[in-house]
Amino acid sequence: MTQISPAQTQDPKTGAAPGKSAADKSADKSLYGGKRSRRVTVRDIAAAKARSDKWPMLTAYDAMTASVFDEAGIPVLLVGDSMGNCHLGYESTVPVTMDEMTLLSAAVVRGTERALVVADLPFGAYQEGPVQALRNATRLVKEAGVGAVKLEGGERSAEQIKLLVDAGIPVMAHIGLTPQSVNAFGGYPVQGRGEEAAQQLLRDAKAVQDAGAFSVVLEAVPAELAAEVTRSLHIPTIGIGAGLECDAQVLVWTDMAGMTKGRVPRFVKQYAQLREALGGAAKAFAEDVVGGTFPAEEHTFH
Ligand SMILES: Nc1nc(=O)c2c([nH]1)NC[C@@H]1CN(c3ccc(C(=O)N[C@@H](CCC(=O)O)C(=O)O)cc3)CN21
Ligand SMILES: CC(C)C(=O)C(=O)O
Ligand SMILES: [Mg+2]
Repeated sequence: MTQISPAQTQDPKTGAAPGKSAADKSADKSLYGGKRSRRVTVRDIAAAKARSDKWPMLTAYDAMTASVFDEAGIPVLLVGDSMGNCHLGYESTVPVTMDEMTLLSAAVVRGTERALVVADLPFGAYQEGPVQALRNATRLVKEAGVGAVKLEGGERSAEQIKLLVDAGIPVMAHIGLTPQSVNAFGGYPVQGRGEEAAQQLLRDAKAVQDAGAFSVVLEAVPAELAAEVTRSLHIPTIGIGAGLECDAQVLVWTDMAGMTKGRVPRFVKQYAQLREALGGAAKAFAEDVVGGTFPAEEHTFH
């Protein structure tokens, strides 16, 4: 894979990110927009929180798309179990298997040079307990080559997180709306509303930090509560539907790029309309074939 130099997005003389003064040498260390010749590590993530730097994360499910985001400088890519509904045609994330996660995670690692690749542990791969969690996380590290794993749950998953971290596997936690519990939630409702639910979310956040998680996803929680969690933790919070004050933001790539079929959650901003663009390309090709204008002379061998 060709390494695209980040120089295009930087001042060529100083190497500083655009909009920042040449004196701001910390730009070199930024997770996004800085110089980077090696893969992002969990130490870089910790340093970003210390500098109050904000950073972006996207999902990826294949090598081709992952290489686009890697070249765009996205520092952390999540092989989300959202592959279930976004990539594999399931109704939800619940049916996703370890075999599917391992295959697609390996592809994302192969497609990237600089991003930290994090893989979700799918539903059923860690609920039995810490030993099962370690067996499956180890598989993702050894067979797919990911740098970290993510699992859902706060206090309820703390023992799993501890064992993985003790074994040397960095863990990203995920609290608030945990989509693998869709059947228990009866949908995807906002979490942490009301005093009792807010206190539980704060306990969950502390529990995953104490267990050794290097970061925590906050999904679908009120912005004020997410801000309080962000202030009270020394590990970065990664928001999705959790307001502006999280340390990082994540979106499902197909939502962000306008590729998802049907409606997307309210917290999504669409930065492109890829579904329309790709469908248009397919239709234009079909029209040319049916109308006899493709292949033209320049596409033809003699
Ligand atoms: N394409 C996609 N995007 C995601 O963000 C995503 C997935 N898939 N699959 C796994 C989970 C499921 N997620 C979801 C799915 C739906 C809503 C949703 O529709 N929420 C309602 C709010 C409901 C309420 O207020 O109670 C919304 O209007 O956004 C939220 C998160 C987030 N994750
Ligand atoms: C939405 C993110 C956090 C996720 O868990 C996924 O894509 O599976
Ligand atoms: Mg997930």
